[in-house]
Amino acid sequence: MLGRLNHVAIAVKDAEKAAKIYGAAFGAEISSALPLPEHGVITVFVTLPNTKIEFIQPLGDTSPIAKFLERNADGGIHHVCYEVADIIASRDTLIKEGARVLGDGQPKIGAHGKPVLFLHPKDFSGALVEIEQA
Ligand SMILES: CC[C@H](C(=O)O)C(=O)SCCNC(=O)CCNC(=O)[C@H](O)C(C)(C)COP(=O)(O)OP(=O)(O)OC[C@H]1O[C@@H](n2cnc3c(N)ncnc32)[C@H](O)[C@@H]1OP(=O)(O)O
Ligand SMILES: [Co+2]
Repeated sequence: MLGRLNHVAIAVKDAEKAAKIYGAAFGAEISSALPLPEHGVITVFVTLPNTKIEFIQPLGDTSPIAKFLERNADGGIHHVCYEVADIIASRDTLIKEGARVLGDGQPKIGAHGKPVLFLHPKDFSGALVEIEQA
């Protein structure tokens, strides 16, 4: 089921500022900021040869990352995102295996214009997992 590691997300207070540090320190390629109101975040991507770093900052009053940032004021690794060939089949298998799919279980369109779902961190060794349709 698991495909490529699509991205590793780091939650921060200011995504553009955090990405600029990578640009300056590593000469990394940085995307423009992309507000995703339906997800309650602004994203800025740093492109690596084999994956991406996704800096996410809260957007709006009900951002799902607000409490994470209260707990981790300087920021922190927030989730990993794996690509899957068929997100519905993957979801149904994961549920059968006892994993909790967050939200209403219906994929939403993520930052790459592809359907995504999230799996509860408590079911995956304390790490929040996102799956994205390849
Ligand atoms: C889709 C657009 C974009 C993309 O890639 O395309 C994105 O990735 S957007 C990313 C932002 N969206 C999400 O993260 C959606 C899924 N996340 C959630 O629904 C929440 O963040 C949730 C439910 C995982 C946690 O919400 P919250 O922190 O408000 O809940 P609790 O405080 O009750 O936490 C419960 C429990 O989980 C632990 N926790 C929370 N966040 C994380 C995390 N990122 N990694 C690991 N563990 C996490 C938290 O510490 C609590 O543990 P406990 O032992 O009970 O204290
Ligand atoms: Co993500």
